[in-house]
Amino acid sequence: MTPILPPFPHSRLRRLRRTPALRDLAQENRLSVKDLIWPIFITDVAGADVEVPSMPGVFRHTLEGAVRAAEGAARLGIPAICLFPYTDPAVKTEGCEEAWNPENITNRVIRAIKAAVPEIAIMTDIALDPYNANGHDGLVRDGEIINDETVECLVRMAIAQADAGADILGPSDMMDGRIGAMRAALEASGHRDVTILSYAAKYASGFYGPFRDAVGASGALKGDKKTYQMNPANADEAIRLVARDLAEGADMVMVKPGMPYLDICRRVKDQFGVPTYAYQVSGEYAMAMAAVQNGWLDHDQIMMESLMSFRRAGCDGVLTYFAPKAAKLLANL
Ligand SMILES: NCc1[nH]cc(CCC(=O)O)c1CC(=O)O
Repeated sequence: MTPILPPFPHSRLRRLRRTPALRDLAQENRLSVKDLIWPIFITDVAGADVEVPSMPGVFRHTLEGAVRAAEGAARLGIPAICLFPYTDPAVKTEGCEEAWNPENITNRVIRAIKAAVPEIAIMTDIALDPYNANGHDGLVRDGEIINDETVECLVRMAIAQADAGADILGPSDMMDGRIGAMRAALEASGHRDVTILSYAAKYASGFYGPFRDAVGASGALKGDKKTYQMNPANADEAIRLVARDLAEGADMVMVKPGMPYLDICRRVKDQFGVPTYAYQVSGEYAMAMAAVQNGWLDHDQIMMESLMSFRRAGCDGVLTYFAPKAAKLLANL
């Protein structure tokens, strides 16, 4: 695009910024409540809903609390909720068997929300870390995260979640070949319409710390995730990963974290034109809230500005812990 710009004073770019009405007319991107996916933490460990210390305003919900959260989200018009389990350390094993237990907390919450709030889409997380004694997303043998056997576990997990009624499966593990394996298993088990939102370009990021506290994986994790998550220095590799996951049967793709990777969002959207999402992760939320609590930044303004940045970068939507607060603001509640 080549802008046609007559010389000053014929061109005065401030004309279109003069009044709110003119600014509205000239606005290029919009944020709607329909662009939001709300990640929530669930647990059957504690009795009451407890706040995550590094994420002010974010709670670990009991099953009943999760149903109430889903009802609230649906009332606000939020189209989807995404479940992340905090599991009792006692059920974590090296083999991660709890991950595909039909009665695990995720699968019970899926069924409870489906019964109470059928209109909200339920997204899940597919990775072994909440169930793994060593905190990794995959099975560990001799200090290595083993790919192919992990994929078999992930497929079991995916089918258990689809059986429970999940609408959107979110593989966040970064193993090779998992999307194709899941898609084949979903087709074979009659789950033809279950969608996959692949965490296609997921970076080995320092911004996940508060999340690992929230799901109780920090204490367990030995080492880092650099042999499966991406090097933050890479961008072409993100394009290869997105191409690969789409070719294997992903319906939608995600870039994660969000704000430090807006360049990747833009490239993915331009190159593939598929439904593209960003995850504004726990560390981004914690960082914003810490500054707000210090009185250094304005909560509502930075929340809306950061969410708009994803739309401007080409994202169709964003997973954000701000979802209910942003939804209320968008509805002027
Ligand atoms: N499967 C792990 C997973 N799924 C979502 C997040 C991070 C989300 C966030 O930080 O908000 C992580 C953390 C990690 O990879 O260690």
